[in-house]
Order: sequence, then C-alpha cells, then structure tokens
Amino acid sequence: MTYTKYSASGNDFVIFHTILEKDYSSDAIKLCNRTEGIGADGLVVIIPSSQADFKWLFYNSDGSHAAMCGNATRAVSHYAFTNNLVTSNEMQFLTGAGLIKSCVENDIVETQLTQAKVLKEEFTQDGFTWYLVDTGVPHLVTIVDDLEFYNHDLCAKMRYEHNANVNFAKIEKGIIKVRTYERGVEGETLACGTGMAACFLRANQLKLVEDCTFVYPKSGEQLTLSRKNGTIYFKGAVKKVFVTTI
Ligand SMILES: N[C@H](CCC[C@H](N)C(=O)O)C(=O)O
Repeated sequence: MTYTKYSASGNDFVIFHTILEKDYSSDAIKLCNRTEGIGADGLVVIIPSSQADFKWLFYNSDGSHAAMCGNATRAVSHYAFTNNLVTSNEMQFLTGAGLIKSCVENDIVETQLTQAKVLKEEFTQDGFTWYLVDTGVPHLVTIVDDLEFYNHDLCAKMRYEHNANVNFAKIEKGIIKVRTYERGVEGETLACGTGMAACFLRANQLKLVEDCTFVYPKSGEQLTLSRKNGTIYFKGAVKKVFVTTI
C-alpha cells in the first residue's frame, strides 16, 4: 500500500486513496504512531463520491473519527491535484462536516471552511474566559496576554469536560498567535486549522482583528484567515514530505 506523508504548517497527516470504504481506525493508530509507524497527527482516506470530486474519512492519531480538519483539507487538496484524482486545481469534497471547496496554487492551498456555529457564548472557568464554537469540529477559545498561560493539564480537563479542542490565543498588532491542544491527539499540535479559524472568528467578533489577518500557530508558519460574507477562508502552504510503500 502506498502512503503519502504531508505537513500542513506542522500539522501532519498520512494520506492514501482507495475505492474501499470501511473503518480505518486501527490503520490510523498504526500509521500515525511516531515510533513504530510513519508518524502523524491524523490519517486521511480518500474514496470516490458521486456527489463531489471525492469523499474523505478523517481519523485522529488515536483512531477517533473527526468530522473535519482544516489543515488536512489543505493537504488532501494538494494530494488529490498532484495525484490526478481531480481534473482542476479547484475542487469540492465531502467531509463529515459537509462539502469543502478548495483551490491549489503550487504549494499554497486555500480552503473554504464550513459555516461556524457558536455552541456557548462567553463563560468563565478556571480563571479564563472561554468561548465554544464549531468550525467543523468543536473548539474552546480563550484570549490571553501571554501564551505561557497555555497549560497541558488545564487543556486536558477542558477537553474532556466540553468534548472540544482547546485554544489559547494572543492578539499582537492585529495578528493572532495560537496554541492548540487537540482532541484525539491528546496534546499540543504544531498547528490546528479549525482551531486557528475559531480564534480568528472570536477575535474578529471582538473587533480585535480585521476581516483578513495572519495567524501563527506553534510551528510559527504564517496562515491567512479571512471572512467574506460570513464564510471563513483558510490559506497557507503545505508540504509533501515523502511517499512510501508498506
Ligand atoms: N483533532 C480534531 C480534528 C482535527 C482538527 C485539526 N487538526 C485541524 O486542522 O482543524 C478533533 O478531533 O476535533
């Protein structure tokens, strides 16, 4: 079986395509394992679709299924285009969160994310002010003055209490820096696309950032988040790290 390893701003994935739709949870655990497998935050399986260019199945590294993954939408679009699974650099594919549209320009990919849904307005817990929003998957967001407030144990507690990913965001001169604890990885990842989108949405709603701004995750890579007519767009570079056959 041929697998491709991608990094999307440090959030990394194993991707392959097949005609067989089944449960790949155990494959995700094996392939994402960083000591005995290829190593990644998640697995994406591309399968044919009669309603879109293709459909995907997304699994976190612990084998849990997630409806959506912003960074993986960018990696999978590049994979589909460079493997001739689609006939155009613009494509639409089905995810658990709905139809995703994307556009590939060399190694830069822009994705139109699904409509965000606020799940819980502002609330205070453990000394922080939180906001819970679904940007394809659920995200808790707190805006802080110092990202050193990010705390693994607190994130784990909030993750389980709210069944959501947990984001600490700092606004600096109109740009956003983010640290994310990811559900299903059960730790901090170098980037989380839907998490960055959640932080951008909150900061934009509070008029702390413009409708288009740069967001920097833990990896330090630059992503562009923008909001046009209520739709969020997410753009940045992806890297095809290697192809392997096991
Ligand atoms: N861990 C997330 C899914 C992946 C989200 C993240 N990698 C992104 O880029 O959006 C969850 O289970 O809700």
